[in-house]
Amino acid sequence: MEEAEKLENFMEWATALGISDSLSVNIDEDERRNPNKHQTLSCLRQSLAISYFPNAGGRGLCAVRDLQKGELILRVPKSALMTSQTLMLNDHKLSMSISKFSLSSTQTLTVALLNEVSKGKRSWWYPYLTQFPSNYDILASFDQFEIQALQLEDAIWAAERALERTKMEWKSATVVMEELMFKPHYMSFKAWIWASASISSRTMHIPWDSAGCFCPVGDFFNYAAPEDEQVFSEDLTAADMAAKSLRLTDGVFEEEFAAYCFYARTNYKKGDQVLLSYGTYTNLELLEHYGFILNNNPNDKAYIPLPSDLYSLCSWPLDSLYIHQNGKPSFALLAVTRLWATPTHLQKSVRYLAYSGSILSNENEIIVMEWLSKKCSLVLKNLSTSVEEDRLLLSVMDKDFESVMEVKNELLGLTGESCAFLKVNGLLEGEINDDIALPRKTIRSMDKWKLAIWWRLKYKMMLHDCILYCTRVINDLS
Ligand SMILES: C[S@@+](CC[C@H](N)C(=O)[O-])C[C@H]1O[C@@H](n2cnc3c(N)ncnc32)[C@H](O)[C@@H]1O
Repeated sequence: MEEAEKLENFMEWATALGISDSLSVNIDEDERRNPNKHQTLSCLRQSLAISYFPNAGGRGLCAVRDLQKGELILRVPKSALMTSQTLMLNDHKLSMSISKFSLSSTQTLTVALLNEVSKGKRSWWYPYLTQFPSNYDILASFDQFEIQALQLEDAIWAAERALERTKMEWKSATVVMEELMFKPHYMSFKAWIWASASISSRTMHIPWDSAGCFCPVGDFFNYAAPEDEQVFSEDLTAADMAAKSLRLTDGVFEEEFAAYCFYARTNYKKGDQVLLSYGTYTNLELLEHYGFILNNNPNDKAYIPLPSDLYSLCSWPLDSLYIHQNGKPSFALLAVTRLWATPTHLQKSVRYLAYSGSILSNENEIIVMEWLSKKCSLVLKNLSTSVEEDRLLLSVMDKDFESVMEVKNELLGLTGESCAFLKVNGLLEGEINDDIALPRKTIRSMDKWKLAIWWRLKYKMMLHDCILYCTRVINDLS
């Protein structure tokens, strides 16, 4: 079946379930009761339409008219949400097997999803399942080469931990999958990564299951980072504030409507992509849970190694010591470094000033800026590629390679890392025919390598901007 046909079937299925972007409850009710009368009505087109945004998430939803901030734009009835509970309800064998073992809620949903997918066209959810991506780029799907390409110790550690955790969850769930007599394909670690990545990147929060729910059509919204909004006013009562904060949440399950409801997070013009805030994430967290990063992420952070005696002066959580996306040191990092740079016998007398965020003296500020700047330079110097090399690699990989030969011509001799990529992907072996198209596996690996380079480049740029910031402050104070 062609992709367009699968999408059409899915939209018909979603319409029949009462998923709707129409503000009028009456039309929905009428349509549900007399489906033949409104055969041409689709669940979308009153507020939203499916569209493609090549540089902002691929498939997503666009506004078909001007939308006002706070407006209800999509409702997905509870009966259309795919959860562990709904998957087990019509599958006695699944629910019996799950009940015999103690799996976490996420493992349960992972097994239930794989079990459902294995039914193919026999599954009631089939039209929806055809809309899931066939692969993901979350950190747990990175192989050793792709993990090492992240270069920074913290990021490598996060990727290895994600892979290890996913492996452990898979291993401890195999007994249930054996009991369910899964075919080897659905029992494999690859299938498990696919299902857990689907859960990590596509489920929405529900109060009754910590694994969340799959929300058809609602999961077509791409991500925008949340901005700090002052939504509360002193004149509002607590009840007003609760109601307002609920309504201003982009997507929330509302008991009152027995539906997942989505609200416009801002004003949109007709044709704009309508975005959802899945939460506040750094780029590394986005990569870990969703398999993408943002070029301009206001919530991104760069951590640098700090001396242990500096950590011991910090009265805030240690993860508050970072460099902002724009290169500015965080409030806590500045405050603690100012105190740390003060002679020990004077620290007590200036602690109050330092913790309130004040400059202690011009001399102290210059010492702090010089130290921070040197620290950033040292981190950059010790990484195996420079900003320029990363930029060059990304620009080379932006090309559409048609054959193995083309990739070899571009990457061989470019950097040590690019040669290693060719080697680990078996492109340097004698038997490989240079004229063949790039194997799918290599394309997938290149996509993840690209993400890793992009991530580390963004990290390096934050340190680079921090050096510029420090230099500016030093010049101003000298
Ligand atoms: C809930 S889905 C959104 C819909 C998805 N594009 C689709 O076609 O099904 C989340 C996934 O969309 C992609 N995505 C969402 N927002 C993005 C963004 N701003 N930039 C790049 N990719 C994004 C990521 O692959 C993410 O894991």
